[in-house]
Amino acid sequence: MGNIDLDPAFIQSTEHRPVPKVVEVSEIPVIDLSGSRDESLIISEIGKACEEWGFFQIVNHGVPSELCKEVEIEGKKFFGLESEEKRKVKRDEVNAMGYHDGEHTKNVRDWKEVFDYLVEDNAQVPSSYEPDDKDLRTLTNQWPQHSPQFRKTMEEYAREVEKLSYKLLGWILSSLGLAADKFHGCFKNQLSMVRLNYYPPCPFPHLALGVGHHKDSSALTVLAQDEVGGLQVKRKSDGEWIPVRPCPNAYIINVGDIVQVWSNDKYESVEHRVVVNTTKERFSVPFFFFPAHHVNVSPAEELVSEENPAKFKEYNYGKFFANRNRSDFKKRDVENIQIQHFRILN
Ligand SMILES: O=C(O)CCC(=O)C(=O)O
Ligand SMILES: [Fe+2]
Repeated sequence: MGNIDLDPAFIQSTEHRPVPKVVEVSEIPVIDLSGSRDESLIISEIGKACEEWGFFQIVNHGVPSELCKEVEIEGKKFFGLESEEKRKVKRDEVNAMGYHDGEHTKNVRDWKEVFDYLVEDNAQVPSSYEPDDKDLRTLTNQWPQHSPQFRKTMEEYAREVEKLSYKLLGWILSSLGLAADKFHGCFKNQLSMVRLNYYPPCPFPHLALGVGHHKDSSALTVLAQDEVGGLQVKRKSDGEWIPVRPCPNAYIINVGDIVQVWSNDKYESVEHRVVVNTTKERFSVPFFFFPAHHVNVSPAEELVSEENPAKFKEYNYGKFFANRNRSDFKKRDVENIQIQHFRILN
């Protein structure tokens, strides 16, 4: 990365290039989770934010700020290692965990490096995306050897953010009138993972993106970002790209595809992307709350009726995951799998 000529694999099609534009300022809601606040108020604020934006920020979330800082320090130290050292934990088509610098979103290469690890090591996933192939394989974490602190910090962080995710999911489900623990069991043997994202400065921010426009396939995502900024959310009301302002010690939460399906379309998994800049590197840490591979996702029966029929057919999460991973390593000629492909046209 950083060559004078830009590898065409990074170039976004004209319609997806970021254009500087003045849009009316509006911001995703910030919700205070302090224990002293009335829980029903928190639930109604979350419900409103999920409906209007599909995104919100949270403060006073309970994850220790020193731990978040340590993740940033250890993460940046890792990305600062020689390329040869990072490649020792390189992810490949067999093991999807570890370091990667060639990720594609919607078949265009992203201007970033990543390190992925599972919250529950040795998770099982389908060996292939083919519906009839019942074989499973095991995904295993790979840990760099440069510092024992790296693994310790990352494992501790995953446990904290997982706890927070269960709480958030419970509140989201309560806001839909569902039991808070309705889908708790789906996360036993979960495929949840933490991703460390490193976006180097980019000489071509008008042509390339840190992450191309996409929706997360998770139930929800809990994202930490540093002070640089770059995340943009597609505003539901008019489709404009709105920057998400960095807010100290806050998390950005977004509704993922699975909550969209469970909610029978009441809450939407909203498109977002990351723009890069010519001078500053950026670091961000999403936690993707993914269920176990055997979970079949369909609208909650309580939200389906004759007047409001199911908007999606059931799909298997493991096969969806396996299918998505096909496009991580190479440019494919077809669009990768989306929940839209399971939509029932009423
Ligand atoms: O870096 C960010 O702010 C967001 C990254 C993201 O959307 C993703 O990894 O799915
Ligand atoms: Fe995302």
